[in-house]
Amino acid sequence: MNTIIVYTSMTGNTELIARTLAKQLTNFGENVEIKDAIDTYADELSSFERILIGSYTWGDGDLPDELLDFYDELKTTDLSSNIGAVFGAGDSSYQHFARAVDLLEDTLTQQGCSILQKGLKIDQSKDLDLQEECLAFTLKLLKKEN
Ligand SMILES: Cc1cc2nc3c(=O)[nH]c(=O)nc-3n(C[C@H](O)[C@H](O)[C@H](O)COP(=O)(O)O)c2cc1C
Repeated sequence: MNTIIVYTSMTGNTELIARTLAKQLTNFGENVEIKDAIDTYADELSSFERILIGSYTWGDGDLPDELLDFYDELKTTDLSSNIGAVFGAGDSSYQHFARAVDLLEDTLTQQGCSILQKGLKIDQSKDLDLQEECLAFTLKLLKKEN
């Protein structure tokens, strides 16, 4: 199945999640294209069956400014032929932990995308094993979990 991973990342944490997911999916034989949201038009998504969108959370539970063009396009894109999921880095010391993940998930749902699983939120304030967190997410995407 063809997958596109579109992410936005300021300090590299969400990019690392994106790259880890891409590597894991590729290791399972999936075709994966990975792109920064700033270089992506939402109408590119229609050529991919599976879409994964990643963003960190900014401000007071907000989407980052550099995602807004892509996000606006997303809100007018028909995603009823797509399956997908969302991921992102955040910090649970903020009131709205990784809220960008929820905002994006809601938008994908509104645009008709079938959400494969609950979004992956990586908490920067915790000492998590990124590979493990991502692998659990990847296995669920591929329906390989036990
Ligand atoms: C000004 C500012 C506001 C932030 N607001 C939030 C927030 O509301 N919720 C949250 O979970 N994290 C928030 N964060 C934390 C970032 O989302 C976190 O550091 C994340 O790992 C950055 O991801 P990136 O490395 O992909 O850019 C904020 C960080 C900064 C500097």
